[in-house]
Formats: sequence, C-alpha cells, structure tokens
Amino acid sequence: MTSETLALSRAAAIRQLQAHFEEQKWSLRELFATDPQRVENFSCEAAGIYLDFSKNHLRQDTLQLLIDYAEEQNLNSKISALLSGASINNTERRPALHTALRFQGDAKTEHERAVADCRVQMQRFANKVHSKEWLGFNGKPIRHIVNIGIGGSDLGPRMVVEALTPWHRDSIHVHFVANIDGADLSDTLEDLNPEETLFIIASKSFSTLETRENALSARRWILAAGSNEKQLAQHFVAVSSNIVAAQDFGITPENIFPIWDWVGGRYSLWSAIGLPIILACGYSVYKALLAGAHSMDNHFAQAPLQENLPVLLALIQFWYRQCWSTKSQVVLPYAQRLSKFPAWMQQLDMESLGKSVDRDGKPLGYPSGGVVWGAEGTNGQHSFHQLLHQGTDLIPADFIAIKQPTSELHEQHRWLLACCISQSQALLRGKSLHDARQELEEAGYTHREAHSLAPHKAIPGNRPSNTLILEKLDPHHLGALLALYEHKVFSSGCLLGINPFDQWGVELGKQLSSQIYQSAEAAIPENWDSSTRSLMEKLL
Ligand SMILES: O=P(O)(O)OC[C@H]1O[C@](O)(CO)[C@@H](O)[C@@H]1O
Repeated sequence: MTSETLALSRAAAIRQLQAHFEEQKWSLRELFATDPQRVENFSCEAAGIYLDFSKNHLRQDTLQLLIDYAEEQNLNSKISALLSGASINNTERRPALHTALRFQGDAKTEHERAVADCRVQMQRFANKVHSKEWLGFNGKPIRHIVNIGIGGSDLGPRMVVEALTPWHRDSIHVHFVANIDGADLSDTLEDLNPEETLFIIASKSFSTLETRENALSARRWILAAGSNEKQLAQHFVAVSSNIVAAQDFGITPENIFPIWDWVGGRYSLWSAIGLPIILACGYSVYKALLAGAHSMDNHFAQAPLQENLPVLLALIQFWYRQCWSTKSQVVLPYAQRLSKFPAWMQQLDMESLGKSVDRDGKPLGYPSGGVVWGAEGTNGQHSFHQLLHQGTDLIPADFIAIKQPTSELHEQHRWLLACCISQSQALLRGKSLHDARQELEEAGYTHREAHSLAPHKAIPGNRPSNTLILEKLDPHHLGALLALYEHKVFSSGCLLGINPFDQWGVELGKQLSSQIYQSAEAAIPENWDSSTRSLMEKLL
C-alpha cells in the first residue's frame, strides 16, 4: 500500500471506530457481568510480564476492529522493518536499532559486532573501577561516580539504578546530575571528595547546553582540588557519538565509549549510556537487564497481534485517544523503586508521539500522542487520584504491580498490593448516588442532608485501566518492562502514521535560549514580543 492509501485507510478506520464508539452502550460492570471468562479473554503474558486489560471498554468486536486496523496499517511488516534495521526513521534517514544493543549469543551483524566491542570496553573499565585499580589524581580509588547527562542520557540509567537498589555495590555510589541549574551539580558535589570522584559525560551529541556547562564546572572542581590537566583523564570518561568533541574536552580516546546514530537518545540506556548501571550494580546485572529486554523483543517480533503485549497496549491507547478523546494517560508503578519510571516514560512517549504531521509531512487531522504522567503508588492516592476518580476527564491508567516483596517488610507489601488492586477496582466500580446516600444515612446524616451531600460522595466509576504484573523487580523483569513500553510507543507511532524517532520540536527552544543569552549582553532586538523583552530586562 502506498503512503497515501495508508493515510486514507487511517482516516476511514478512525471513522469506523468512532461509529463503533457511538453505538456502544455497555458499561465496564456490564462487560464483567455478562462474561465470566472476561479476565481470561482479555489478558496475556509474555517475557515474565502479565497484562490484565479486562478493565477496558473493549468487547471482542472492538478488539477485532482495532486489530484489523493494525493489519491494514501493515504493523507486522513495520515491526519486522524496525527489528531488521531498515531505515525506519525516515526523516533522519536511519534505522532505529536499539534492539541490536541487547542481542544475545554471538554477534552476527556489523551493528552487533560494534556493540560487542563496546560491551568489552565497558566491562574492562568497570572491572578497573571495582577492583580499585582505577585511581584518582592523588592515588585514591574511585568511590563516587557522577553521571552528567540529560534527557535520554540521564532518565534511563537514573531510573534503572534506583530500581535495582538491592544490587548496588557497597564500594561505589552513583549520582546523576542533569539540570543547568547549578544547584543540581553543587548539591551533588557538596559531600563528595574530588580525589575519589569520576565523572561520566554522557551526551550522544556532546553539544547539549546543560551537559556542556555541568561538565565544564566539574572539570574546574577537579582542577581546583589539585589535579593537573593531564590527570583529568583519571576523572573523566565520556559516552558519545561525537568523538572529536569529547576529545577536545580532554577525554582520552580509550575512555570514550561509543554510541551510534542508530540509537535514539530515549532508547539508549541499553548502550554505553547504561554505564552507570554497570558501575552501580555490576556487569552481570546489566547483562540480565539486556536479556530481559531481548526476551520482550522476541515476543514483539513473533507473537500474533492479538496476543502481542506492546501492540495491545498501543491499540488500547489509540482507541481511547481517537474515540474517547482522552487527553492524558497515567502510569502508576506500585513500587517505590520505580518512582522515576513515569519520568522515563514521559520522554519515551511524548518525545516520540508529540507530532502533528504524518511520515510524509502531511497534517494528521486526528490527535497524536497525549500527556503521560504519573507517580509511584501509593503516594499518588493521597494527591492526584481524586481527579482520577471524580474529575471530569477520563484518564486511562496503567498500574504496575510487583508480586514478590521488594523489602523485608512483607506485611507492608501485601498492603501495597491491596491498595493497587483497590484503585483499579474503585475506578471500575465507582459509587452510585443511591449507595452514597445510603452510606450517609447509615453514618447518621438526616435524609435531607444525605440527599444534598450524596452528589459530592458519588463516584462515576466505569473508568478504564490496565494492570501489569511483574513477578519480581529484578534486572530481567525490569528489562522486559522497559522494552515492552518502547515497543508500545513504536506501535503507537505506526498506528498514528508518524515517525516516532525524531524530536525536532525541541530545537527551537534551544536556539532561542542561546539568542536570549547572547542578546542580554548586547541590545535586545526591538522586534521581539514585549513580554519576552520585559522578562529579559527583569531577569537577565
Ligand atoms: O545525549 P544528548 O545529545 O546530550 O541529548 C540529550 C537529550 O536531548 C534531546 O535531544 C532533546 O533535547 C533528547 O532527545 C536527548 O535524549
């Protein structure tokens, strides 16, 4: 099918789905009441992850319409194109081969051989640090690693390092600095000894403002502590595809870990951008993470669409966004150590799907990616869940539960899981006006009072959610979870007909910030809007 035919079929299929939506009269409670097998019919398992998607506004015919649409959009062949290294990132004319970063067994392709070499380089380096062979300028072993990077060069490794806390080595502490706000770096360095600190400058482009400025400040901090220029090599390594810029910064070539243009920033934690994971937890943990992701890659490649976890999640998101006009989706990991997962998801989803034109540059005419947000459970229950339950917006939720306790406090873990289950149940069931009235009367309110208070207490319910269960929060399951969402976002991009691999929308702000920074020193251009001019006068 040509791209024009695909675009026409997209518009027609969305209209058909909308018609199906208009006809639908069922409530979630009815769906459960009329189908005793609903959970069996609307759940799947792969790579150690169980997905219950039964609490969604889906009947078998809805799902079939969605699957038909995915087939019409050639999703299967697009998945094959992604995994085989076709130039799927059409605007930047390159493949998106993050899956090659987690290959298992012997390296077969050119990409895999490059990855294998980089793995050896990382392992050797980490061994030197862990064995205390790598010394700082004063001959002291390294005890602190500070990763300086932002966006994809920060969020993935930061989230994984926190998630895998039980695997941390005692001898090494890994820190992350991202923000241009100097407080981020200075607060981090406050209690560190420069003689025992090593910085990873993580930047695919090696030209990102925040990373450049933080790296320069870190360099000054090491020099001020007594290191000479030559000894800086003992305190700085880099991960970058811009080898020249990293060398110009003063990093020796053998301490530059490569990343390639076929690895997108938000998909890069599996590359040398994951070096902090190896330093914090050891190489075997990193390998297990890759293996978990690889098992999800295999599932994504092989499972039929109707049993394919990433595809199902993408279809559900598509259904709500196109037909239910949802504006956002919330991700709720019920695990303290996954507190940074929503931020990672945000970049993955919003940087990929926040587009207004299709792959050919034509206006979409239908909504693309929405807002992704969330926080770890149970904390959100005591703040924003109010809006999930009683607000006017329908916000589909993904709950992520970990079956095995993540601490010694097993009783608390049972409570955590009970809270997680109760939230999706409350979203589904709600509370009728009648029940709210009765509850109030039972609590001693007069009939009249109960009548007037009940609307405030009633909860609409009928609100959808997915629940994902991981047996354990270990490297393997975590790898599979992250790959699941990566592939979900890719599938969403295919369903929307957009290229999810570029992010040119972020460039204008970067250009303007340097113009503003420079103009503040000179004259502010008169043709700029008065608000910007006034803010510059007040602030700069
Ligand atoms: O690794 P780099 O090149 O410093 O880029 C950091 C981040 O900046 C972005 O380009 C957005 O500004 C992200 O896509 C990327 O992950």
